[in-house]
Amino acid sequence: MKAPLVEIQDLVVRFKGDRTVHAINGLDLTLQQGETLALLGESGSGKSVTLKTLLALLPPKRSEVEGGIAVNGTDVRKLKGKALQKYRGGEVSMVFQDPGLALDPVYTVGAQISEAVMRHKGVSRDEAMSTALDMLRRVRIPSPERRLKNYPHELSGGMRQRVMIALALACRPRLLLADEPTTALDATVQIQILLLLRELQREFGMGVIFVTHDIGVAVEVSERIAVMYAGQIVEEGTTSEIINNPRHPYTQGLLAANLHDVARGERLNAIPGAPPPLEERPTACSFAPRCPIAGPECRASLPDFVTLAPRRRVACFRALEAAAAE
Ligand SMILES: Nc1ncnc2c1ncn2[C@@H]1O[C@H](COP(=O)(O)OP(=O)(O)OP(=O)(O)O)[C@@H](O)[C@H]1O
Repeated sequence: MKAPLVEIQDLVVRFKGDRTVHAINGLDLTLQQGETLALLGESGSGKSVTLKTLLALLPPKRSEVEGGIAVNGTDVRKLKGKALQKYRGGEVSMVFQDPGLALDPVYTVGAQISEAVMRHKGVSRDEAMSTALDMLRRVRIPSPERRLKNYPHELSGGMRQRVMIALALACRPRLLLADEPTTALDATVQIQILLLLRELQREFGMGVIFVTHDIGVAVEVSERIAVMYAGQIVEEGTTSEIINNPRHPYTQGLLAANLHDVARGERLNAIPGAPPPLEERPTACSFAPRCPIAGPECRASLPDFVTLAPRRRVACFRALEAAAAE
Protein backbone atom coordinates (compact mmCIF):
# COMPACT_ATOMS: atom_id res chain seq x y z
CA MET A 1 0.00 0.00 0.00
CA LYS A 2 1.21 3.52 -0.84
CA ALA A 3 2.14 5.93 1.95
CA PRO A 4 -0.97 7.70 3.28
CA LEU A 5 -1.81 11.13 1.93
CA VAL A 6 -2.70 12.41 5.39
CA GLU A 7 -1.45 11.05 8.68
CA ILE A 8 -2.52 12.81 11.88
CA GLN A 9 -1.21 11.33 15.12
CA ASP A 10 -2.45 12.23 18.57
CA LEU A 11 -3.34 15.79 17.58
CA VAL A 12 -4.09 18.18 20.43
CA VAL A 13 -5.18 21.80 19.82
CA ARG A 14 -5.84 24.31 22.58
CA PHE A 15 -6.87 27.94 22.22
CA LYS A 16 -5.66 30.35 24.86
CA GLY A 17 -7.40 33.54 25.93
CA ASP A 18 -9.63 34.52 28.81
CA ARG A 19 -10.38 30.83 29.06
CA THR A 20 -8.69 27.84 27.49
CA VAL A 21 -10.61 25.91 24.83
CA HIS A 22 -9.57 22.28 24.37
CA ALA A 23 -10.70 22.08 20.75
CA ILE A 24 -8.94 18.84 19.69
CA ASN A 25 -8.17 16.18 22.25
CA GLY A 26 -6.03 13.41 20.84
CA LEU A 27 -7.13 12.84 17.25
CA ASP A 28 -5.71 10.15 14.97
CA LEU A 29 -6.65 10.09 11.32
CA THR A 30 -5.34 8.52 8.14
CA LEU A 31 -6.45 9.34 4.61
CA GLN A 32 -5.12 7.30 1.71
CA GLN A 33 -4.26 8.90 -1.66
CA GLY A 34 -7.41 9.64 -3.65
CA GLU A 35 -9.76 8.81 -0.79
CA THR A 36 -12.78 10.89 0.24
CA LEU A 37 -13.57 11.20 3.93
CA ALA A 38 -16.36 13.15 5.63
CA LEU A 39 -15.74 14.56 9.10
CA LEU A 40 -19.21 14.52 10.60
CA GLY A 41 -20.33 16.09 13.86
CA GLU A 42 -22.30 18.83 15.58
CA SER A 43 -21.22 22.43 15.76
CA GLY A 44 -18.12 22.91 17.92
CA SER A 45 -16.90 19.30 17.64
CA GLY A 46 -13.60 20.43 16.10
CA LYS A 47 -14.12 19.74 12.42
CA SER A 48 -12.98 23.14 11.12
CA VAL A 49 -10.06 23.29 13.53
CA THR A 50 -8.85 19.94 12.17
CA LEU A 51 -8.89 21.34 8.62
CA LYS A 52 -7.18 24.56 9.68
CA THR A 53 -4.46 22.56 11.42
CA LEU A 54 -3.84 20.68 8.17
CA LEU A 55 -3.33 23.99 6.38
CA ALA A 56 -1.31 25.53 9.25
CA LEU A 57 -3.93 28.27 9.48
CA LEU A 58 -4.39 28.48 13.25
CA PRO A 59 -3.44 31.77 14.93
CA PRO A 60 0.09 30.97 16.22
CA LYS A 61 0.00 33.25 19.26
CA ARG A 62 -3.40 32.09 20.48
CA SER A 63 -3.18 28.37 19.81
CA GLU A 64 -1.07 25.46 21.00
CA VAL A 65 -0.68 22.42 18.77
CA GLU A 66 0.80 19.03 19.70
CA GLY A 67 1.07 15.81 17.76
CA GLY A 68 2.10 14.77 14.26
CA ILE A 69 0.57 16.11 11.04
CA ALA A 70 2.01 14.77 7.80
CA VAL A 71 0.64 15.37 4.31
CA ASN A 72 2.26 13.29 1.60
CA GLY A 73 5.20 12.75 3.93
CA THR A 74 5.67 16.47 4.68
CA ASP A 75 5.67 17.50 8.34
CA VAL A 76 3.15 20.35 8.14
CA ARG A 77 4.13 21.78 11.53
CA LYS A 78 7.67 22.46 10.28
CA LEU A 79 6.61 24.36 7.14
CA LYS A 80 7.49 28.05 7.04
CA GLY A 81 7.84 30.93 4.55
CA LYS A 82 8.07 29.92 0.88
CA ALA A 83 7.62 26.21 1.57
CA LEU A 84 4.38 26.92 3.42
CA GLN A 85 3.11 29.14 0.59
CA LYS A 86 3.93 26.42 -1.92
CA TYR A 87 2.15 23.84 0.19
CA ARG A 88 -1.01 25.96 0.58
CA GLY A 89 -2.80 26.12 -2.74
CA GLY A 90 -0.25 23.88 -4.46
CA GLU A 91 -0.29 20.62 -2.49
CA VAL A 92 -3.45 21.33 -0.46
CA SER A 93 -6.41 23.60 -1.20
CA MET A 94 -9.51 24.55 0.70
CA VAL A 95 -13.06 25.49 -0.23
CA PHE A 96 -15.31 27.26 2.26
CA GLN A 97 -18.97 27.85 2.89
CA ASP A 98 -18.41 31.51 2.06
CA PRO A 99 -16.59 32.00 -1.28
CA GLY A 100 -15.79 35.52 -0.06
CA LEU A 101 -13.06 33.95 2.10
CA ALA A 102 -11.29 32.61 -0.97
CA LEU A 103 -12.09 35.20 -3.65
CA ASP A 104 -10.65 38.70 -3.67
CA PRO A 105 -13.32 41.27 -4.60
CA VAL A 106 -10.90 43.60 -6.39
CA TYR A 107 -9.53 41.14 -8.95
CA THR A 108 -11.31 39.49 -11.86
CA VAL A 109 -11.95 35.76 -11.79
CA GLY A 110 -9.38 35.22 -14.57
CA ALA A 111 -6.71 37.29 -12.79
CA GLN A 112 -7.15 35.38 -9.54
CA ILE A 113 -7.03 31.89 -11.01
CA SER A 114 -4.17 32.67 -13.42
CA GLU A 115 -2.16 34.36 -10.66
CA ALA A 116 -2.40 31.23 -8.50
CA VAL A 117 -1.37 29.03 -11.45
CA MET A 118 1.62 31.24 -12.29
CA ARG A 119 2.76 31.28 -8.67
CA HIS A 120 2.53 27.55 -8.13
CA LYS A 121 3.35 26.16 -11.56
CA GLY A 122 5.80 28.76 -12.83
CA VAL A 123 4.08 29.05 -16.24
CA SER A 124 3.57 32.15 -18.44
CA ARG A 125 0.59 34.49 -18.02
CA ASP A 126 -1.00 33.23 -21.27
CA GLU A 127 -0.61 29.61 -20.26
CA ALA A 128 -2.03 30.35 -16.80
CA MET A 129 -5.01 32.17 -18.33
CA SER A 130 -5.74 29.20 -20.58
CA THR A 131 -5.64 26.93 -17.49
CA ALA A 132 -8.09 29.34 -15.81
CA LEU A 133 -10.42 29.07 -18.81
CA ASP A 134 -10.12 25.29 -18.82
CA MET A 135 -10.99 25.22 -15.10
CA LEU A 136 -14.07 27.41 -15.59
CA ARG A 137 -15.21 24.96 -18.28
CA ARG A 138 -14.62 21.99 -15.98
CA VAL A 139 -16.73 23.53 -13.23
CA ARG A 140 -19.40 24.17 -15.92
CA ILE A 141 -19.64 27.91 -15.75
CA PRO A 142 -21.72 29.19 -18.67
CA SER A 143 -19.87 31.54 -21.08
CA PRO A 144 -16.49 30.88 -19.42
CA GLU A 145 -14.56 33.32 -21.68
CA ARG A 146 -16.80 36.15 -20.52
CA ARG A 147 -16.66 35.05 -16.87
CA LEU A 148 -12.86 35.31 -16.81
CA LYS A 149 -13.34 39.09 -16.97
CA ASN A 150 -16.02 39.24 -14.26
CA TYR A 151 -15.45 40.32 -10.67
CA PRO A 152 -16.80 37.97 -7.96
CA HIS A 153 -19.71 40.28 -7.07
CA GLU A 154 -20.98 40.07 -10.66
CA LEU A 155 -21.71 36.35 -10.25
CA SER A 156 -24.54 34.47 -8.54
CA GLY A 157 -23.89 32.57 -5.28
CA GLY A 158 -23.79 29.18 -7.00
CA MET A 159 -21.43 30.52 -9.67
CA ARG A 160 -19.10 32.05 -7.08
CA GLN A 161 -18.97 28.64 -5.43
CA ARG A 162 -17.97 27.11 -8.78
CA VAL A 163 -15.28 29.77 -9.27
CA MET A 164 -13.91 29.04 -5.80
CA ILE A 165 -13.71 25.35 -6.72
CA ALA A 166 -11.99 26.24 -10.02
CA LEU A 167 -9.47 28.35 -8.08
CA ALA A 168 -8.90 25.62 -5.48
CA LEU A 169 -8.30 22.94 -8.11
CA ALA A 170 -6.42 24.95 -10.73
CA CYS A 171 -3.03 23.88 -9.36
CA ARG A 172 -4.13 20.23 -9.11
CA PRO A 173 -3.71 19.76 -5.35
CA ARG A 174 -3.35 16.25 -4.01
CA LEU A 175 -5.62 17.11 -1.11
CA LEU A 176 -8.80 19.20 -1.06
CA LEU A 177 -10.23 20.36 2.25
CA ALA A 178 -13.89 21.32 2.05
CA ASP A 179 -15.54 23.14 4.95
CA GLU A 180 -19.33 22.89 4.48
CA PRO A 181 -19.02 24.39 0.98
CA THR A 182 -22.67 23.84 0.09
CA THR A 183 -24.45 24.60 3.38
CA ALA A 184 -25.51 28.13 2.40
CA LEU A 185 -26.87 27.12 -1.01
CA ASP A 186 -30.41 26.10 -1.82
CA ALA A 187 -31.07 22.37 -2.22
CA THR A 188 -30.88 22.16 -6.02
CA VAL A 189 -27.63 24.11 -6.31
CA GLN A 190 -26.23 22.17 -3.33
CA ILE A 191 -26.67 18.83 -5.06
CA GLN A 192 -25.20 20.17 -8.32
CA ILE A 193 -22.09 21.38 -6.50
CA LEU A 194 -21.72 18.10 -4.57
CA LEU A 195 -21.96 16.10 -7.80
CA LEU A 196 -19.43 18.40 -9.43
CA LEU A 197 -17.00 17.97 -6.53
CA ARG A 198 -17.37 14.21 -6.69
CA GLU A 199 -16.76 14.18 -10.43
CA LEU A 200 -13.66 16.40 -10.18
CA GLN A 201 -12.33 14.36 -7.26
CA ARG A 202 -12.49 11.22 -9.40
CA GLU A 203 -11.07 12.90 -12.47
CA PHE A 204 -8.13 14.46 -10.59
CA GLY A 205 -7.63 11.55 -8.19
CA MET A 206 -7.49 13.93 -5.22
CA GLY A 207 -7.90 13.05 -1.59
CA VAL A 208 -10.76 15.01 -0.02
CA ILE A 209 -11.67 15.74 3.59
CA PHE A 210 -15.18 17.13 3.66
CA VAL A 211 -16.49 18.73 6.84
CA THR A 212 -20.24 18.57 7.39
CA HIS A 213 -22.90 18.25 10.06
CA ASP A 214 -25.30 16.83 7.47
CA ILE A 215 -25.35 13.06 7.08
CA GLY A 216 -27.08 13.37 3.70
CA VAL A 217 -24.14 15.40 2.40
CA ALA A 218 -21.60 12.97 3.91
CA VAL A 219 -23.29 10.05 2.15
CA GLU A 220 -23.37 11.94 -1.13
CA VAL A 221 -19.66 12.82 -1.22
CA SER A 222 -17.64 10.37 0.83
CA GLU A 223 -16.41 6.78 0.81
CA ARG A 224 -15.55 6.98 4.49
CA ILE A 225 -16.95 8.82 7.51
CA ALA A 226 -15.24 9.81 10.76
CA VAL A 227 -17.69 10.98 13.42
CA MET A 228 -16.36 13.70 15.74
CA TYR A 229 -17.48 14.65 19.22
CA ALA A 230 -15.82 17.14 21.58
CA GLY A 231 -12.55 17.22 19.69
CA GLN A 232 -12.18 13.48 19.24
CA ILE A 233 -13.13 10.92 16.64
CA VAL A 234 -15.63 8.54 18.23
CA GLU A 235 -16.29 6.26 15.28
CA GLU A 236 -14.87 5.65 11.83
CA GLY A 237 -15.64 3.34 8.94
CA THR A 238 -16.85 3.18 5.38
CA THR A 239 -19.92 5.28 4.67
CA SER A 240 -22.06 2.19 4.36
CA GLU A 241 -20.76 0.74 7.67
CA ILE A 242 -21.52 3.99 9.49
CA ILE A 243 -24.95 4.45 7.95
CA ASN A 244 -26.12 0.84 8.09
CA ASN A 245 -24.44 -0.28 11.27
CA PRO A 246 -23.52 2.65 13.53
CA ARG A 247 -21.89 1.43 16.75
CA HIS A 248 -21.34 4.53 18.84
CA PRO A 249 -24.44 5.82 20.68
CA TYR A 250 -23.60 9.32 19.43
CA THR A 251 -23.59 8.18 15.78
CA GLN A 252 -26.81 6.29 16.40
CA GLY A 253 -28.40 9.43 17.88
CA LEU A 254 -27.12 11.61 15.04
CA LEU A 255 -28.56 9.22 12.46
CA ALA A 256 -31.91 8.93 14.21
CA ALA A 257 -32.17 12.71 14.56
CA ASN A 258 -31.27 13.23 10.92
CA LEU A 259 -33.70 10.66 9.57
CA HIS A 260 -36.48 11.98 11.79
CA ASP A 261 -35.89 15.58 10.71
CA VAL A 262 -35.40 14.68 7.07
CA ALA A 263 -38.73 12.84 7.18
CA ARG A 264 -40.36 16.00 8.52
CA GLY A 265 -38.60 18.09 5.91
CA GLU A 266 -36.49 19.84 8.56
CA ARG A 267 -32.82 20.19 9.22
CA LEU A 268 -31.05 17.81 11.53
CA ASN A 269 -30.00 17.91 15.11
CA ALA A 270 -31.74 17.07 18.33
CA ILE A 271 -29.94 14.60 20.53
CA PRO A 272 -31.12 15.72 23.97
CA GLY A 273 -28.51 17.69 25.91
CA ALA A 274 -25.57 19.76 24.71
CA PRO A 275 -21.92 19.02 23.94
CA PRO A 276 -19.60 19.49 26.93
CA PRO A 277 -17.80 22.76 27.64
CA LEU A 278 -14.26 22.45 26.31
CA GLU A 279 -12.57 24.18 29.22
CA GLU A 280 -10.76 21.04 30.33
CA ARG A 281 -9.28 18.13 28.46
CA PRO A 282 -11.70 15.24 28.90
CA THR A 283 -10.70 12.46 31.29
CA ALA A 284 -13.83 10.35 30.70
CA CYS A 285 -16.16 9.74 27.77
CA SER A 286 -17.36 13.21 26.68
CA PHE A 287 -20.65 11.81 25.43
CA ALA A 288 -21.54 10.01 28.69
CA PRO A 289 -23.80 12.82 30.05
CA ARG A 290 -26.01 12.52 26.93
CA CYS A 291 -25.64 8.80 26.37
CA PRO A 292 -28.63 6.49 26.86
CA ILE A 293 -26.43 3.47 27.67
CA ALA A 294 -23.60 5.06 29.71
CA GLY A 295 -22.39 3.17 32.78
CA PRO A 296 -20.02 4.03 35.65
CA GLU A 297 -16.90 3.16 33.61
CA CYS A 298 -17.92 5.74 30.97
CA ARG A 299 -17.92 8.51 33.58
CA ALA A 300 -14.64 7.32 35.12
CA SER A 301 -12.22 6.96 32.22
CA LEU A 302 -11.61 7.58 28.54
CA PRO A 303 -12.62 4.74 26.23
CA ASP A 304 -9.93 3.40 23.89
CA PHE A 305 -10.75 2.55 20.32
CA VAL A 306 -12.11 -0.91 19.68
CA THR A 307 -11.15 -2.12 16.20
CA LEU A 308 -14.14 -3.88 14.66
CA ALA A 309 -12.52 -4.53 11.27
CA PRO A 310 -9.59 -3.03 9.34
CA ARG A 311 -10.05 0.78 9.47
CA ARG A 312 -13.37 0.35 11.32
CA ARG A 313 -13.13 1.61 14.91
CA VAL A 314 -15.32 2.89 17.70
CA ALA A 315 -14.39 4.56 21.01
CA CYS A 316 -17.06 3.27 23.38
CA PHE A 317 -17.01 0.93 26.40
CA ARG A 318 -20.54 -0.23 25.79
CA ALA A 319 -20.70 -0.50 21.99
CA LEU A 320 -19.67 -4.14 21.84
CA GLU A 321 -21.89 -5.13 24.77
CA ALA A 322 -24.83 -3.35 23.13
CA ALA A 323 -24.08 -5.06 19.84
CA ALA A 324 -23.84 -8.48 21.50
CA ALA A 325 -27.20 -7.94 23.23
CA GLU A 326 -29.00 -7.08 19.97
N1 LIG B 1 -9.53 30.95 16.93
C1 LIG B 1 -10.20 30.39 17.95
N2 LIG B 1 -10.08 30.84 19.20
C2 LIG B 1 -10.73 30.26 20.26
N3 LIG B 1 -11.54 29.20 20.13
C3 LIG B 1 -11.71 28.68 18.90
C4 LIG B 1 -11.06 29.24 17.74
N4 LIG B 1 -11.42 28.52 16.64
C5 LIG B 1 -12.26 27.55 17.11
N5 LIG B 1 -12.42 27.64 18.44
C6 LIG B 1 -13.24 26.75 19.30
O1 LIG B 1 -12.85 25.40 19.05
C7 LIG B 1 -13.98 24.53 19.12
C8 LIG B 1 -14.09 23.73 17.84
O2 LIG B 1 -14.45 24.63 16.78
P1 LIG B 1 -14.68 24.19 15.27
O3 LIG B 1 -14.88 25.45 14.48
O4 LIG B 1 -13.60 23.27 14.81
O5 LIG B 1 -16.03 23.38 15.34
P2 LIG B 1 -16.85 22.74 14.14
O6 LIG B 1 -17.06 21.32 14.48
O7 LIG B 1 -16.18 23.03 12.84
O8 LIG B 1 -18.21 23.53 14.27
P3 LIG B 1 -19.01 24.37 13.18
O9 LIG B 1 -19.78 23.37 12.38
O10 LIG B 1 -19.87 25.26 14.01
O11 LIG B 1 -17.98 25.14 12.39
C9 LIG B 1 -15.18 25.43 19.38
O12 LIG B 1 -15.45 25.43 20.77
C10 LIG B 1 -14.71 26.81 18.94
O13 LIG B 1 -15.38 27.82 19.66
